Amino acid sequence: MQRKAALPLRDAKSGNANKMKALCGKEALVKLLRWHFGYPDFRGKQLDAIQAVLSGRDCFCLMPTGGGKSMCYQIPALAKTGIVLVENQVMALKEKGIDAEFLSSTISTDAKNKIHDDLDSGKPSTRLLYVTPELIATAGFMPKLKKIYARGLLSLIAIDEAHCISSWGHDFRPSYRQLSLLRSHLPDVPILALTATAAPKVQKDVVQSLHLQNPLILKSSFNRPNIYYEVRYKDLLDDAYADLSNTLKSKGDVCAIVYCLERSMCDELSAHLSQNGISCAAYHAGLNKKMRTSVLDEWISSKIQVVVATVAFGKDVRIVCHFNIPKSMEGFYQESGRAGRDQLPCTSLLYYGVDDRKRMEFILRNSGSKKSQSSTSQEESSKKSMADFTQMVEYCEGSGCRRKRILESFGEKVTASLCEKTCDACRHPNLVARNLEDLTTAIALRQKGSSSRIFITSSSDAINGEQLSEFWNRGDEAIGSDDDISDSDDGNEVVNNLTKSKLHSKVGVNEKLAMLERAEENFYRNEKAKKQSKVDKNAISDAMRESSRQRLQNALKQAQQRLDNLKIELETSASFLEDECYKKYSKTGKSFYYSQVASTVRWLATTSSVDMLNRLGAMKESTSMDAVPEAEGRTPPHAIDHSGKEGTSNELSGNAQSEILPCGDRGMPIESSSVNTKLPQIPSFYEFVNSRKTKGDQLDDTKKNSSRVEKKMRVQ
Ligand SMILES: Nc1ncnc2c1ncn2[C@@H]1O[C@H](COP(=O)(O)OP(=O)(O)OP(=O)(O)O)[C@@H](O)[C@H]1O
Ligand SMILES: [Mg+2]
Repeated sequence: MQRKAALPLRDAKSGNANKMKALCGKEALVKLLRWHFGYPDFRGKQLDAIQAVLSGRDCFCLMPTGGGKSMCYQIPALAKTGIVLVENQVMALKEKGIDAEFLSSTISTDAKNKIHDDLDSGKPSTRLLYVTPELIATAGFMPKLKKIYARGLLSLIAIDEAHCISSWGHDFRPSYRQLSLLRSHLPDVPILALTATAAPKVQKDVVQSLHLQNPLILKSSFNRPNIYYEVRYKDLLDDAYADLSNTLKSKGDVCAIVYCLERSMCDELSAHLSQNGISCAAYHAGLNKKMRTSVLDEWISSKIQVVVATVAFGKDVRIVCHFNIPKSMEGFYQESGRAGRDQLPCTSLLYYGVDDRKRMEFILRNSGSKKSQSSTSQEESSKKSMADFTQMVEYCEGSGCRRKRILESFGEKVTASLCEKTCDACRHPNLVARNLEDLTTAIALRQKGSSSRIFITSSSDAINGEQLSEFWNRGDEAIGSDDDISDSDDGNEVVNNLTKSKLHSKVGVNEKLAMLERAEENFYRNEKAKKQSKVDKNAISDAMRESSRQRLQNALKQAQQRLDNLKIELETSASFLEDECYKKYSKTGKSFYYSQVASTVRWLATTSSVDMLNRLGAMKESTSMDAVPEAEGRTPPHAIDHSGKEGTSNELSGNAQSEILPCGDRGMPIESSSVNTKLPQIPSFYEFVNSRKTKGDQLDDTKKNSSRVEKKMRVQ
């Protein structure tokens, strides 16, 4: 790009007062803005900040995201000789032909030497020197800075993202603490502190930590009028992934960022969006440098439309989506503020899920346990992060104006009319109210389910003689690979609780079964929610099949011991049984497959050797078997009709096609090789419980409510 010759610089030091006045005058400064940046005029408090620092005064400048904070130090660097030292961005300036250099550990040695030579030259051409706070702290840098200062060549120190210096801020970086040395080493160089998010406490902390002297405090409203704020509720959506891809598609190929909590979620979500024809890529610390640069370049050149990131990310976008609830309002404001920095209309969309909330609470409760911190400060930081997060939860679970809630969290007084229906709560109050009502019901049901969660022992334990389903011993089941599931994963938690604790023996069997059934429904609901968050939603992975085979083999082993060492080949039988489940349910999805595996395991725990041999006997004939005429007259030991009702064949034969197992004279099974039997239909636990429950047990109210709300949620 053709380098622009700089405007003739006037040197304020040598000039007299009027010259100084002319230099700081609005006219001269607007001329610089137009000449170098092509903008017609200054925005908000930019001019006040520039004039303050040009007159040598410290300034604390609070401006919304995208407000134009960088201009507040770029113009001064052009208005007078000397170097402006900046903590923080360089490329954009170089493209404008402005001599900006970035000194940090990441640049090459000769680039570093080139900058140092220029700085040592006595007449440096560099106007803006970007450094990192870490560099300030290195031994070799401060003496260099003092030399430049001694020659009167240091005109301003600008600290961008100044909130990072405060441990009260959402983004505290200890390295920023070094910046408090600057004032003592460089006493009369004006300091400009800039931030987009600083709660009153943070502002005070920044002014004190940087030792600002009688600073000019400039506060613009945090309001971002061009951002439309919206919250959607994952617990009320059938498929949040599909919802997001439809939304992105409906907006046309606009540039978007989607923030996620975890890298794995970034990868999955980006894969899902790509499968739905949206050009997107994941961007997180798990990618190598080359990958990250190429994603960045492709995104900046709009070759890809959407980036799914875990961290704050580059240029102007039209939509910023938080697919997981952020941990603080400040972080949310910063990241959503990435949208529409060109002041044009844009959207901030947050997908709120109860699971995400629990996961974040779990993380924040345990994040304070950093070794380095003393127990009190651990306590304090964890309390503070929980308080910050509560604000975020209130933003999602509250029905009031989203914009008002954001601005008030930064201590800004706001009238509700300010929003002018540019948030979902103001534009669609009834819809938001209804969503919140359904969400409350859904949460209550889940809590009911979890508080009366059945704590059962392992399958071998009995309750009043009733063999309990082995179904719930899924804690040992690798549901998906380990790293997909964070420790606090709700679904796992449900199962682990279920398998770990004991059921109160005084509760009657029927109530227990009802509670088991509710817990199963909850588990499935959790399973379903988890399933939503898996890209290949229903696929049954080989790992999953292997673990099912293992599980069946264990169950076969236990059955063999129980049936005084029945002669069966464990391995082949396990694969055979697993294959049955897979063939039967691989299309319908993981949960049914699991349920069939569990039913088979249950069956193994209770079946007789006759049934076992019949069923396994089919293994040899499994391909050549065809339907076999029913054996007359024998009452089979165990007949189950398709509807899962139990009872002897007489009871059932009237109203349902029942499976009769053919038996020889002594009630022993006719040799399986001579008789082809169809496999007995094993009811799922749910059917099993239901078949018992239809004997006059009243379904529990919550069950009725839950199916009502479930139906309603499905309708939504
Ligand atoms: N006076 C102005 N007139 C028009 N556009 C401007 C003006 N000042 C800055 N901008 C543009 O506004 C956009 C945001 O500017 P800048 O990056 O400085 O914002 P910021 O306050 O640093 O935002 P953030 O808090 O997100 O870092 C940039 O594209 C910048 O070029
Ligand atoms: Mg900025």
